[in-house]
Amino acid sequence: MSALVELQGFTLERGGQCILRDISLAIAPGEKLALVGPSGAGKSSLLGEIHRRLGEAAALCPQQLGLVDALSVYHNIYMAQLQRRNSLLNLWNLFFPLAGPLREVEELSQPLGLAALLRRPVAGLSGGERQRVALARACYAQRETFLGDEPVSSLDPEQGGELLDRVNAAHRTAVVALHNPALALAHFDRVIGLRGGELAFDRPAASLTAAQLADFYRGGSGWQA
Ligand SMILES: Nc1ncnc2c1ncn2[C@@H]1O[C@H](COP(=O)(O)OP(=O)(O)OP(=O)(O)O)[C@@H](O)[C@H]1O
Repeated sequence: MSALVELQGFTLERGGQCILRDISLAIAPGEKLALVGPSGAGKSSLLGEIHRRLGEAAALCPQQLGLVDALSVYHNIYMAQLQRRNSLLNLWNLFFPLAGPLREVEELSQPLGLAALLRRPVAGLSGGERQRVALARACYAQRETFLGDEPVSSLDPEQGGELLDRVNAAHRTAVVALHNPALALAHFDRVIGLRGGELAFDRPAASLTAAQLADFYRGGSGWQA
């Protein structure tokens, strides 16, 4: 099967600094892949490059969330499908939510614990609630591939794991940056470790242990691709 995304010796420079160096990897359709690595390792930059290459085929749940504070939870989620309707319908929906999308968003929001919050402006939500809104918006885009940049970092591990399972079930392919090694091992097939902008390892999750990932985060040696 041909790769969904393939990088060969990919290097990225920003502001005169090399932030990804000589990265080679291929992601096949259907893979569930976790990106791990210490802060500043290059996870967001790599996700950004994958997103750039996949374009409309992927939905990104960004680390900064990108929500519009003044708008309701419903409208923030609806935004994922803005381009599917004309401006007049989108304007109408701003004041009088359209029955179809409202029903879809209500269904999507239920398991995310957002159903009771749909009319609330996101400005007043907690960090975890905001993160779930961003997750719902990315899911409502209904793309083949989900790209998440620490999408459950504000949730407790149990809820985070449950939502990662939902995201994985709703998308053929998922690439998710995580800081929680246990979540990476429990919910993904493959784990890629980045350190200092370089690929440190690329292994099946089943071949890794929590202790090994803890060692990787501590900066242990012996982590070569
Ligand atoms: N536009 C930019 N200009 C200059 N440096 C940048 C730019 N974007 C990212 N960097 C640098 O590249 C490195 C990798 O950043 P990136 O956000 O990809 O890391 P990360 O692994 O996602 O980190 P975190 O876990 O903290 O989110 C960092 O040192 C960061 O400061």
